Amino acid sequence: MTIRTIPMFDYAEILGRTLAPETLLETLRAYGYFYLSGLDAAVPPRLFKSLKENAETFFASPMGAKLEYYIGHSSNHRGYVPTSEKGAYSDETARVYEAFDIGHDVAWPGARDGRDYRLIGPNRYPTHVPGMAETLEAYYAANFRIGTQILRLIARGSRLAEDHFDRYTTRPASQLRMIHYLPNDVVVGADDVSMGAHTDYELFTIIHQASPGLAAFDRKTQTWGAMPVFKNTLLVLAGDMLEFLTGGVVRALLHRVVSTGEERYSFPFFMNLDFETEVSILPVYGKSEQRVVVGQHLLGRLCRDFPYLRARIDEGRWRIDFDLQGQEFQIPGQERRAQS
Ligand SMILES: O=C(O)CCC(=O)C(=O)O
Ligand SMILES: [Fe+2]
Repeated sequence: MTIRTIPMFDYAEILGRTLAPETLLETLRAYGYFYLSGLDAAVPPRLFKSLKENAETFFASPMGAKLEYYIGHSSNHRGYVPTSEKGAYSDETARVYEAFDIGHDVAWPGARDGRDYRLIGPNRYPTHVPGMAETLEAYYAANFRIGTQILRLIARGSRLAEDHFDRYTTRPASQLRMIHYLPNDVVVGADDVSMGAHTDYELFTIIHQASPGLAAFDRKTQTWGAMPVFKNTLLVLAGDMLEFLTGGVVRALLHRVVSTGEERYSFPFFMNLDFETEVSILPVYGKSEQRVVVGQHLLGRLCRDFPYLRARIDEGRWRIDFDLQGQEFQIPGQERRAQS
C-alpha cells in the first residue's frame, strides 16, 4: 500500500496572508494540484447544493429543451454540449458526458486589435430551470474571486507585484462547465475513461466534484491516482498557461475521468487571463522570445474538443487570422508530451 499525502490549504490562510506564496508554488510544482477547504464564506454550502440541483434539473429535461441551447447555435461558444460533440481523444472508450458551458458574461464588445475570437459575449440560460442563471453567475463570480486570490499569491511567489495579473483579468477567458456523466451499462476496465487524458488550457482549474471519478497522472511514479472527493472543498489543478508562464517549473497536471457506469456531476472553473493577453515566461523563471496569446491557445485547443467549432472554422464561417495548428508551445529544455 502506498500512503499519499494530500496537499490541502484552508482558504482562510490565503485570505489572511499566512500561506507563504513559496509554499503554494512549491506545492503546485511537487503535486500539480492542491485542495482548498474552509470555503464556507467564499462558496456557501447552499451554493454548492443549488449548483448540483440546477445541474440535475437541467440535464434531466427533455433533449429537445436542452438542444434549444445547443452550443453549436451560439455565436460565442456558450450553452449545451451533447454527448455527440466528441473531441479527438483516442483513449475515450465511452464518451458518456454532456455539459453546459458559460463564460464571463459581457455585452459583445466587437473585435479588438483585429483579434476577433467570437468566444466573448453574453451567457445564455435555459428559462425552464428556475434560478439557474442566478446560481451559475454567483458560482462563477465566487470562483473568479478565489482564482484571483490564488493568482495574486502566484504573482507574489514569482517576485511580481501582487496585483500584476489584475489588469489582465478584466474580461477573462475563464469558462465554467457543468458536466453530467450519464449512468451507463458500458462494461469497463480500470483504464477505460469517459474523458480522455488531457491538461487544461488555462492557468489553473478550480473543480468541485460531486463524486469520485477524476484521476491524475503522477509523473514521478508514472501511475494514475484517483483524486478523492471531500465535501465542500475545491480542487485546484495547474494548467497549460501556468506551465508556460513558469517556464515549466510548474507542470500542467495530466488528468482524465475514469468510467464507472455511475452517474456523476462535476463543475470545473478554468481560471484564465483576458483573450488578447500576450504572455511570455515570467522573468524570475528565465528568458525566451516565445509568446502565446491566451485566446489563440484556447481556441486552438477548443477546436480539438468541439467538432462544431472545427466545422465553423473549416467552412470559413469563423474567420481567424492566426495559425490554429501553431498553438503548441514549447517549454525550454522540455519535450512537449504528445497530446492524445
Ligand atoms: O469531471 C471532472 O472532474 C474533470 C473534468 C475535466 O477535466 C475538464 O472538464 O477539463
Ligand atoms: Fe480537465
